Amino acid sequence: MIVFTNETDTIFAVASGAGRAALTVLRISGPGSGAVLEALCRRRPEPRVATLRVLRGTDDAVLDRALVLWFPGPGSYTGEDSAELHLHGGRAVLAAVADALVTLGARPAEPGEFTRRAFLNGRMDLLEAEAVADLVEAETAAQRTQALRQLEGSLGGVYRGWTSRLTRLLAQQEALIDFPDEDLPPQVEAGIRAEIAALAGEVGAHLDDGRRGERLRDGLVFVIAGPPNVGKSTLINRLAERDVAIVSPAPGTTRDVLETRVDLGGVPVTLLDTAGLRDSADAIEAEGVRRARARAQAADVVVVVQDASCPPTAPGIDGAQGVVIRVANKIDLARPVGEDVVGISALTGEGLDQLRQVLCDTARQLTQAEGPPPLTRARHRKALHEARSRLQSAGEAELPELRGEDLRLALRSIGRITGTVGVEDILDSVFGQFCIGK
Ligand SMILES: Nc1nc2c(ncn2[C@@H]2O[C@H](COP(=O)(O)OP(=O)(O)OP(=O)(O)O)[C@@H](O)[C@H]2O)c(=O)[nH]1
Ligand SMILES: [K+]
Ligand SMILES: [Mg+2]
Repeated sequence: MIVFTNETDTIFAVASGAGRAALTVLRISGPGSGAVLEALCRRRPEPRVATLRVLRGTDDAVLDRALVLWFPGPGSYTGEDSAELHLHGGRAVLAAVADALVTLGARPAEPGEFTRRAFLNGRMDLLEAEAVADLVEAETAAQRTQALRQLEGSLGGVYRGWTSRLTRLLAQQEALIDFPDEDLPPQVEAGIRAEIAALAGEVGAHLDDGRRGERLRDGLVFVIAGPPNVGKSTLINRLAERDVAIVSPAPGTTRDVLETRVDLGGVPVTLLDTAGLRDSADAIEAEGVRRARARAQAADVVVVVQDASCPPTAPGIDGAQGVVIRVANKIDLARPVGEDVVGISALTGEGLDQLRQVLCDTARQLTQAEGPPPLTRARHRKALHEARSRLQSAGEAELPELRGEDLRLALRSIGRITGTVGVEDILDSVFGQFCIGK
């Protein structure tokens, strides 16, 4: 019994966690939402008032007693008529209600389809839509803070500012082209060039952020590296507060790279334990050492561990891209030497608080959750690089027409970030990463 057919489907999905639970929130959105609600509850509740209703199938059988919310568009999350059913969280209830919805003409939503409709209906820009996904994915306080700031429009505000300045510039540039022989004061041309240079500088500074926004969103990688038997595995077990790695007095115990997730100062960090760095005739150990070196070189932070009771050896991690933190372990056997070394005993726990503090401070410095809003995705970075190079070429252009074209393309690149222009081709990839029901 289809109660409605229209060009835009009415969709539904579980918006809360699936599986047995006290409650399951089922979300509905689309032009048929009102009709579906009337078919299920016999009467549409007052808008935005949580109302207890008996839900009935098309055969009049009772499906559930649920709290129902009706959100008439456009003042809803998706910008279209939508509803929420707060059901008893059992599989049988959910299956019965889902069957009823399909019979009534609704269909299961695609991943991210609710937020995609919110974007297409102008309820949020593409950055805010991405922030919704980041908020759902956030594992730590700093990630949540960054996602909320982006959801509140802080990052979008930066790009909207540039967009309006570029739009003004383009208008001035067009005037130069349309009225060439007007004796426009020479400072108009100079003013345009100065503003182009200022915008290029601001975009460059925004790009030159050490990838702090992306790093916070993706999480940092800290690698524990150093010669065999210095206590690397004992240290990761201490920091992870669980037995991640095997500890033994035999050098060459750890072969594979072992990973664990820790929260350092609100920043999600993947902490790696690695094989002791040495030349080895044992092919398996040698492969472990190769992997250790490769991960250490690519890491955001390398914790180089030495044994305070032995003369330090060169760890052989040349070309490490990240921050290096030097640790002298086993200070229960000998006092550490050297200024910039953190002395600890992973066995007794001495010095561990100080090391944790150093690690947290480093993680926060690399992600700087405060400060101006950072870009947070590779697609932002790509579009900004395009915009900056267009601005630079506009600044060098002699012909007003060429300068105008470069400014137009710079405007387009920035518009792609907030989603105001030319984003049809990326919507699937942006919203495909969302979970169902979002
Ligand atoms: N006295 C003392 N012994 C320690 C300390 N930390 C680790 N050890 C001991 O040193 C030995 C090696 O510890 P591991 O954690 O396996 O060292 P590792 O660097 O992971 O060794 P490989 O995986 O073989 O490279 C074990 O017997 C540990 O108990 C420490 O702070 N003080
Ligand atoms: K060992
Ligand atoms: Mg080990």
